[in-house]
Amino acid sequence: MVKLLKYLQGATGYAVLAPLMMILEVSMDLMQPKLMADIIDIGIMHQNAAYVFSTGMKMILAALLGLIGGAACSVFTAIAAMHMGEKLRQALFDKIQTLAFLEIDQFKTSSLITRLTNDVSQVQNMVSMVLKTAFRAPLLCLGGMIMVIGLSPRLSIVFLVAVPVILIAVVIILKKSFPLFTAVQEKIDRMNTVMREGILGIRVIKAFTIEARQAARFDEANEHLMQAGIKAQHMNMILGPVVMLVMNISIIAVLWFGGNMVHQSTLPIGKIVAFVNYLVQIMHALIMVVMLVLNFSRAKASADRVNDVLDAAPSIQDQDCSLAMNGFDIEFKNVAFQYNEHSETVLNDLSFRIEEGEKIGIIGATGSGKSSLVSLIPRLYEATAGQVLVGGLDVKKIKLKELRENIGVILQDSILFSGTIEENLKFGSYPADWKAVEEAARAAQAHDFILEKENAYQSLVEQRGKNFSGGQKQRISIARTLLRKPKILIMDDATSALDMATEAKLQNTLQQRMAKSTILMIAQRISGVRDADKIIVLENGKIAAIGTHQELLAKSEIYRSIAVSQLGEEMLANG
Ligand SMILES: Nc1ncnc2c1ncn2[C@@H]1O[C@H](COP(=O)(O)OP(=O)(O)OP(=O)(O)O)[C@@H](O)[C@H]1O
Repeated sequence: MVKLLKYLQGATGYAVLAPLMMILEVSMDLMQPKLMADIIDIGIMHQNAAYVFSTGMKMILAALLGLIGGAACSVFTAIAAMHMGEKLRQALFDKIQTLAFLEIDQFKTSSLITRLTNDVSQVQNMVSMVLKTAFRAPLLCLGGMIMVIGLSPRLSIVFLVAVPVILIAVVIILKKSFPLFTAVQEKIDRMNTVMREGILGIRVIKAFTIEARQAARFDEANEHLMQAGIKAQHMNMILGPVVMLVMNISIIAVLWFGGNMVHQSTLPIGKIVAFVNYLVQIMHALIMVVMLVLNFSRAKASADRVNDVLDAAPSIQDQDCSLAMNGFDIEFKNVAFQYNEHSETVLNDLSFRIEEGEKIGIIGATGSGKSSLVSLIPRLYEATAGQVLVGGLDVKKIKLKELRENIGVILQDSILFSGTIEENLKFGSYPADWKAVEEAARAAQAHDFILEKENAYQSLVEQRGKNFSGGQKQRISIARTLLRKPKILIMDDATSALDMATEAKLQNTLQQRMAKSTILMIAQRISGVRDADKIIVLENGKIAAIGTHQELLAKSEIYRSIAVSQLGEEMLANG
């Protein structure tokens, strides 16, 4: 929690003013029982109406000042807490942007969303509570104690028993509640995962008519969250009655012993009334401390989860000796790769070379490691063993920004962002001039279909581009990458949703526009790679063969069988 306080920066003035205003409120609250005692013992006992009136006015003034202090404290607290929430969310979001795919895989997207929203809110609520009560409660306790000792040191012995009992209960409950609150946050993660899948995958769910099964899955996650929440709240439920019980026993003790003292005329009656008032104030302050502690326990669970992300060192980042790029040929030297220590080896001892400007096709069965292989070039993931070199330099030594700026990657999933088509095209090349945008769209075979849309380039793209067909999304993604004029272009099955004629046109324009660029094209269809200078055939994470289309037909059994299954013996024979 303490580590997160730095996000109060910019609102520290409010964070300081809030407790000061609280001190004003507490001082006024503490004056009330004493004034009340004076009214009883001096005003009423001696039938002095003027004294009752003037002290009553003092009580009203004290109440008004207390009200002003309390209201100002609430306003300043809200400003400080909101400010902190905003800064913390921003810092967390910025941090997530720096994480490598590996950390994103480890944290899981839905958990990152919970951390950005719910966990930040918990921390924000805690700060708000601390500013409002962390000073109020101890001040009330301390001030109350001083006042009661002043009233009657003998009666104050009651507190020697009551306070330790409450403190012991707080410590026990705190120890038990912390793991329960961590469990609640984990259940929220789980519910978010199911909710995201249920909402993002709604089309598949409806097509398979499995709404009921999905609803049951959500119900289960929701139920688990509720159970965890109730379990954690049980602690709250126990603590309140414990404090109330101790308070009521204490009041009885005060009335019992105090009554005797009044009887023996060693204590005026007004002081007993004031004593009970202070006792109630002190017990309420203790309940406040207890609530604070319980909330702290919950907020600590959230703060730890937020700190986990903020402290995560991105596994992929620039090194001090990062170098400028030197060329755009690519070499893999005995590269092996696995996603994490628990996963299987996905790529095994890969060695090959691609000259600058060459067009390379990559083909292989699904799951053979094609996407994994290309993801190592822009360092989306890091090779577990061996070296990936670009321009003769190990990619680990090249400035990350420069490396990625020169490599255009079109991933299998075409992700578009909400906004206009033009904004999507300019996404990675802002600001780009209009001519360049149109040229890229033409090259990607997207210009014509964009013009057919009602507002052409200004047509709105909905969330994740759901108002576009798969092929249209792919072409916008391709245009977006072409606009950046990358020196190395990686297309991961990026034309899979295009018809053969459009794919052929795209291949032609790519040949012309990207003549000098190194291109790696992953394809499921032979038609997508047959004109490549070299084709790499992958099998179970290993290179099965490398060569041109004709060479592979002659020497690679796997390649030939893929070609035959797609093109047929006859077409192959006719070239
Ligand atoms: N993020 C990940 N974490 C762990 N394992 C992964 C991850 N992504 C892929 N894998 C595993 O790595 C292996 C290779 O996957 P990869 O996506 O590279 O294959 P591919 O040849 O591109 O397949 P496809 O043609 O179906 O896209 C698969 O066994 C897959 O289960």
